[in-house]
Amino acid sequence: MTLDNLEQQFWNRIKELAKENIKPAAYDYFIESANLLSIQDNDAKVLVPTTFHEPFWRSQEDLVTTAGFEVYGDKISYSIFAAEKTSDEQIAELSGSSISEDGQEQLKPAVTQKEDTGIKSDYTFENFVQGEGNKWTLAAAIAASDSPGKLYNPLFIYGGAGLGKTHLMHAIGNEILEDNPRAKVKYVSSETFVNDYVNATRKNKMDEFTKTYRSLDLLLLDDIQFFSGKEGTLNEFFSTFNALYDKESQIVLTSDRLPQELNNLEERLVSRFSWGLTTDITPPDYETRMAILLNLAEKSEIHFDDQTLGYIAGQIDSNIRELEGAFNRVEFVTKTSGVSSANIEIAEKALEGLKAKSAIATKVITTKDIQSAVAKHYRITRDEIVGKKRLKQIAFPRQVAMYLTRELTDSSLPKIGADFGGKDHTTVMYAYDKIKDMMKIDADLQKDIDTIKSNLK
Ligand SMILES: Nc1ncnc2c1ncn2[C@@H]1O[C@H](COP(=O)(O)OP(=O)(O)OP(=O)(O)O)[C@@H](O)[C@H]1O
Repeated sequence: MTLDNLEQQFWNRIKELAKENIKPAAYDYFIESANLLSIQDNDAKVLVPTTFHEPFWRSQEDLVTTAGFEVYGDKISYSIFAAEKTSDEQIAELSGSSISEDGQEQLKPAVTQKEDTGIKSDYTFENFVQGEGNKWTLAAAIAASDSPGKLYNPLFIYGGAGLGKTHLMHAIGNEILEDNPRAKVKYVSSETFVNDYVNATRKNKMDEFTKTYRSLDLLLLDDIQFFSGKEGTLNEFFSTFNALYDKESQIVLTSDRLPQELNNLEERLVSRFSWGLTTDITPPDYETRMAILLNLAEKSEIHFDDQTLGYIAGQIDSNIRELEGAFNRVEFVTKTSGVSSANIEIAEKALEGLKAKSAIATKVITTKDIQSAVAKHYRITRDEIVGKKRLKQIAFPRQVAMYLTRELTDSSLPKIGADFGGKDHTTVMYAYDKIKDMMKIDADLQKDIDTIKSNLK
């Protein structure tokens, strides 16, 4: 029974939602005992132990629908199977696997490999739109994936937020894995690298850490500006870098600035970065933005004419993530208006909040400002936001505030956790992902967040 990345996310989300909404005893009995076998044709196959568990699961449509929209952006139905009445062959079939003659389960191909690597299979060179601002970096990325470790090592990509650095890293990983599925590939954010290192030292597992990182054929390390000032991690990274470089493993690094501008990064490391190629991505021109929007429109159920796409492209000019967000927002508002074609009026309405957003981009906003603004909006106190109460009317605004802090400040996840009364960084990451995903399908939440942002002016 092997789930792919999205299936796993979907199932984790169901469990999280269930934990929030169902009493602990019922959760343990009904939810923990169930398994997701697979999702086929938008239908989730859920395996429960006995027929007694079935009625409970039948009443959980809301959980499944919410998780479906959050993770897949689509309606996911579900079918329930009681293990006591389902044969091993049926279970294998429902898992998308088959049982071979020797009785071994044959797993779905490929997916597990990518899971360990951290590589997202939907970020490829094929769906990366080439434009003036990224063409050299795209060329370098393709060359690095074609001759890993040989041509541009390390490849150092820098540029502003949301311009496709991470996308290109995954594309390199996908390409290398396609050529050699056994290649040892790892994509990590620098935050994860730091956390892995800290955990390894804490739990006396440095051997494992070293073995994992130094045996790689391809290391993709994202957002290394996060390393600044972290001495222990930097030393370890220095050794990892040297070990990989010496055995001609490809190293790809990204940052929001040039290596020389990375404060507190030792000279010996910065000079190593320049052994390979340093290349930048600059904001997309109008044609590139239109091409990206046209690709998105092609996949949408909603019809977008060129004028509407042109309008969206005119609103967002410096961040492709925001451009995609604007598109999703217009698509969502069109759908909820009950029409099948987007138009400029709808787009204007959907993107109203963006003006407020760009106005605050120039002002320095502190975590405290955000906590106060969110508290005011939801009519609770700032102390409650940074406190420990788990009541929904407090926990949800807290998650909104964590999301905004990650969006609007430079604070790292652990720092945000600390500023929210000593929460773990995983709690912050969870809150951020949750709110980000909810915003794609919840117009009211989008509105609330836009209002809070404009109050931060
Ligand atoms: N040229 C492009 N063609 C298609 N999609 C793109 C392109 N550039 C960026 N994107 C999309 O924009 C979104 C943001 O890109 P990505 O996460 O790679 O940015 P980033 O530069 O790593 O940002 P950050 O520094 O904030 O992490 C992704 O969904 C990515 O697929």
